[in-house]
Amino acid sequence: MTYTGRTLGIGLIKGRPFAFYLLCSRSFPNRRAVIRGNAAYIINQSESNNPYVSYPVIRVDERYAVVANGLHTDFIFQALEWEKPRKALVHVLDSMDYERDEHGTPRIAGVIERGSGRGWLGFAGRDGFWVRELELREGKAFVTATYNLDGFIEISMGNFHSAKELATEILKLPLEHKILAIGVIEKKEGWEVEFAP
Ligand SMILES: NC(=O)c1ncn([C@@H]2O[C@H](COP(=O)(O)O)[C@@H](O)[C@H]2O)c1NC=O
Repeated sequence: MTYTGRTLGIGLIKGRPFAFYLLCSRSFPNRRAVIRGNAAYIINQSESNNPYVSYPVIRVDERYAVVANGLHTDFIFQALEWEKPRKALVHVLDSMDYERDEHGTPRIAGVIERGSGRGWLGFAGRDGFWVRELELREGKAFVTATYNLDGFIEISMGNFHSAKELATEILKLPLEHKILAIGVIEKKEGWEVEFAP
């Protein structure tokens, strides 16, 4: 099995855009997810002064859903008030850059849009930087991660009907040190956001 660290994806199911976040962690396994209003947060529950392990992980509004592995979630979400997703990802990921920890952990992010088959992924690492606008494909997800995944890959998704089922399915991926997953899926109005387990 591979250790990908923080892992996220965007895709399409029955014509509805979805996104997910899979928290894998060797060093900080004692974490939980909290959903509050239009946001989801990762909360580290052990004593630490590492600045990267508690953060807003998802933000949604009537148009966009943003998923990311750090504080940049909020900055990308705010930039979407005046910029298109590609520019928002470029500007925020470029200015915040990779994390100044012992691994130079990359910042990764995804954006999906209600009523759209387009999605966006971004990556700011010590040795590379990219942002991609993607045509989402039915029943598939484009996935990127902090470690051991070159660029992004496309995976096939099983059938799921809700954000909870999506999160539960993501937890079955054959990856190391899985802690929790969060799913976001378009609903009639707005977005559904749920985590598992
Ligand atoms: N977002 C996160 O949940 C997160 N968890 C851990 N990190 C960073 O990555 C380093 C390595 O963590 P790990 O061994 O759990 O993969 C940590 O020291 C921390 O600086 C994170 N930063 C980015 O992914």
